[in-house]
Amino acid sequence: MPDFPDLPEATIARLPEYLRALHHLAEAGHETISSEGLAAAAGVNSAKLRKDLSHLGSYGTRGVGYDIELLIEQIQSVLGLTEHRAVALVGVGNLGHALAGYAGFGSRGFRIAALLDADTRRVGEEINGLPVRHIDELEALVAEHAISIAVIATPVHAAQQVADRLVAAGVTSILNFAPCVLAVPDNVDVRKVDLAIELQILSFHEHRKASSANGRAALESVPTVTTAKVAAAKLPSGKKASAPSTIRAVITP
Ligand SMILES: NC(=O)c1ccc[n+]([C@@H]2O[C@H](COP(=O)([O-])OP(=O)(O)OC[C@H]3O[C@@H](n4cnc5c(N)ncnc54)[C@H](O)[C@@H]3O)[C@@H](O)[C@H]2O)c1
Repeated sequence: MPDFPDLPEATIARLPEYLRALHHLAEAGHETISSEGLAAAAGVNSAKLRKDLSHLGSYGTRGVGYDIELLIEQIQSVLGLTEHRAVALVGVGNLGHALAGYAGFGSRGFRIAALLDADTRRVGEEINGLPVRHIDELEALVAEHAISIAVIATPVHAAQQVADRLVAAGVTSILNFAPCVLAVPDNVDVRKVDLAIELQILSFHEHRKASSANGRAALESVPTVTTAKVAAAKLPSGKKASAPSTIRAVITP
């Protein structure tokens, strides 16, 4: 494998899905997996999966498939998950509490090393054994734990100012839960999580399903004309039946 493969963004986004599926397969006692099996477990198409893994120099063995442990190591290495990364969480309100209390980060390569909040009433509260510290300690904690990734779960009005402080302290990756766009220097990566946007996308799909169902219902209200009837409906002069009947006949299974 090249030292650091130049991967398309879409491939990077799918690697964690493959990793999760591979961990499940390993836990279930599997040692190898075909590309079709892994694609199905990760919920992607197998040609796409083979292409993605070929960027890592992983082609599997014909008739055997991919060695699961080896592939886990390769993906973890590319994603930089071979060491537990220290993460700071800023804003320990409703959402921050839930994130801080989530036990699943550890097994996925992350350790929450600092919990920070501006509200002095929250300072000192322990979540999973880690005390909430005042935001004024941000710079010291980032340096102490070599934190390069931070999560922002503050209200929108505080998010940019928190991001600026994080960046000045040396943080270079931010996961932003506040529903706003952050301005950051080019060397800083920001990913945004907005459940409302995800719901709006699902709303679009619901809207589309409803309108195609309405479309079908409207077509079904047109008197049924089968292909045979269309053929029979040819006018004696040889002219074809009217367009609506023809269309209906085409879509009738
Ligand atoms: N991405 C999503 O899907 C999603 C879902 C729910 C909420 N949110 C967003 O997440 C954020 C948090 O939501 P919540 O319901 O937990 O709010 P919350 O009010 O319960 O918590 C916000 C916390 O941030 C702290 N805070 C405020 N200013 C700060 C600052 N300058 N520095 C450090 N801490 C500061 C507050 O003291 C509070 O504890 C909001 O922006 C909300 O819109 C996003």
